[in-house]
Amino acid sequence: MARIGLVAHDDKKDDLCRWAEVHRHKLGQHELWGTGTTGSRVMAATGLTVSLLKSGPLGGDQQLGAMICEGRLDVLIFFIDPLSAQPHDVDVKALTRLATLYDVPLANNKSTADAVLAAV
Ligand SMILES: O=C(CO)COP(=O)(O)O
Repeated sequence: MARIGLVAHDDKKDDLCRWAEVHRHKLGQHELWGTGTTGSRVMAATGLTVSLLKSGPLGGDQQLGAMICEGRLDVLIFFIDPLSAQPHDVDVKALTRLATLYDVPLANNKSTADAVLAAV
């Protein structure tokens, strides 16, 4: 069982929910963590249980980063919106930096998330 983080920026939340619905069965075999709004949306869309952290802009991205550096997260699915500025861009960069640093598989879009989930 892998510990999987689920995060999406606002314009990508629908995409992540659709992706989670498609992969509902497989995701249900793992331990799911999510930033506040994303995790709530995924639970409502799929019926899966997602442990909720703070909302991203309120520290949820940093909580996921802490989980990564403490060895408590195995996979990060993070659907980033490349067309919108984020007020908490420093937190987004910190999270993706830690996933890179600690060699945690990081999927920023659906194709990569498909490949990563197939591998866990
Ligand atoms: O802002 C986010 C990622 O940077 C996601 O946070 P929410 O899921 O709370 O919207």
